[in-house]
Amino acid sequence: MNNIQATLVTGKATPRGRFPHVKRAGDFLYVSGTSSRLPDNSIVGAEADAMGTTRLDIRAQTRAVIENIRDILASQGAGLQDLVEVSSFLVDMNDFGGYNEVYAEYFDENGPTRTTVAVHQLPHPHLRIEIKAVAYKPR
Ligand SMILES: O=C(O)C/C=C/C(=O)C(=O)O
Repeated sequence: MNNIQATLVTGKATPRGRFPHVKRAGDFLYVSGTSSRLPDNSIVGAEADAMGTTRLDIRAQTRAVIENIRDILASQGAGLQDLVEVSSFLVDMNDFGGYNEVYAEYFDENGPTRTTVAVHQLPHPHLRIEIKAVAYKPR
């Protein structure tokens, strides 16, 4: 059996390009960059008021991103406990505190290695965070 397998996960937001949510390569699972976007393309942690003023919430977005990754891993019989590496992309390091606070609800020093960087933009103006991840989950 081919030990490399790409999966589009039913029930998760459709990727905005031609790539899978997750790809198994041997014992490892590679999760594509994931945002807080929902299947209806709304974004958790992004609200606009009647005046069109947008409120972006890094805590809500971080939680939704991690839970989206959890769901993607679950489709492969894996979980957040199987993550070995996380790469986080913020658009503003002023969000680092809120992001870190929510991150610590899910992971500690026994969790995945982590790298956090700030980037100029993410693929939607309402996104404050995106995370890509690698898990180790032998079949
Ligand atoms: O899918 C999203 O909402 C955000 C992530 C997008 C990418 O990383 C990408 O399109 O490559």
